[in-house]
Amino acid sequence: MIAILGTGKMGEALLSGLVRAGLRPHEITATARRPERAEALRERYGVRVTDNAEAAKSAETIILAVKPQDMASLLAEIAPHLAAGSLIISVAAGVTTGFVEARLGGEVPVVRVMSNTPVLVDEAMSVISAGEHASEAHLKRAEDLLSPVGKVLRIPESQQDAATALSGSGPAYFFYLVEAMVDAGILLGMPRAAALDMVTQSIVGAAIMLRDSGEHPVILREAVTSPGGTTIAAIAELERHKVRAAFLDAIEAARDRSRQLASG
Ligand SMILES: NC(=O)C1=CN([C@@H]2O[C@H](COP(=O)(O)OP(=O)(O)OC[C@H]3O[C@@H](n4cnc5c(N)ncnc54)[C@H](O)[C@@H]3O)[C@@H](O)[C@H]2O)C=CC1
Ligand SMILES: O=C(O)[C@@H]1CCC=N1
Repeated sequence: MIAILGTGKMGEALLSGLVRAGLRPHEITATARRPERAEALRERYGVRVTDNAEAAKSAETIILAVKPQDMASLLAEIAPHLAAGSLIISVAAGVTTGFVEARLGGEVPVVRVMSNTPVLVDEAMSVISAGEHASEAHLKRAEDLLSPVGKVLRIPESQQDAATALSGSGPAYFFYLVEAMVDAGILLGMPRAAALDMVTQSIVGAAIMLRDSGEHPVILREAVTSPGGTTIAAIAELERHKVRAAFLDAIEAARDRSRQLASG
């Protein structure tokens, strides 16, 4: 039995991925704070939705998907109810395995995960790190759960906040870029729907080339950048506006925010 505690955007994305990967609804228990949310989850997925204590009691794997700010109270709520040997998987940004271990007591195995919303299309990037009491078998269990919904990479826990900034938040940066490029299309007089189509297909094509060609992004960009042509005119403006420096600062800020989150 797998329990997902706090089934909001990320919890539901993981729940839907587990169902697509072939887990039966009766093998999953979810929890939600609001009754109407619980009802929606029951209807959508046919899973059992109970309270946190009940879900924690009966699960071998417990996925914690509440906001970092709600983690301490959730851990206090479930600590007395954990079955011996249950694996705790936390997907919360910033929350360390040490934070979870200290609040659950005993030698509880904890795996920290940072995934992202492309879980919804089985293209997640999930990075995982073992806590003090998590064994190879526990890491493997986390990998088995996450690999049907995307790529999984093991990283040292010291890199989790950086990974949160890069791939956890990463999809948002691309959506933001698409918004900006569509606005540029509007500025040039393009109909909105056509602009969105052009930009979306360009980003999908570029992403697939990047993933499947094995080429470095610089080589792929240079292939688009004709001497004296249009692309270099655009790149010159991006450089003038220090867009690369903005990305460095932005992702560093996300990393710093991840570090702060567990303390509220
Ligand atoms: N949204 C994203 O792209 C990603 C989110 N995360 C992490 O996932 C976690 C959840 O984030 P979101 O899904 O975006 O937030 P959200 O607000 O959509 O989901 C959190 C859910 O937990 C519920 N909740 C809070 N306390 C609860 C409790 N005691 N018992 C049961 N349910 C409770 C809330 O009602 C809410 O539905 C966060 O820790 C975040 O850092 C990680 C990777 C990506
Ligand atoms: O914005 C956040 O805090 C969460 C963590 C990574 C993506 N979304």
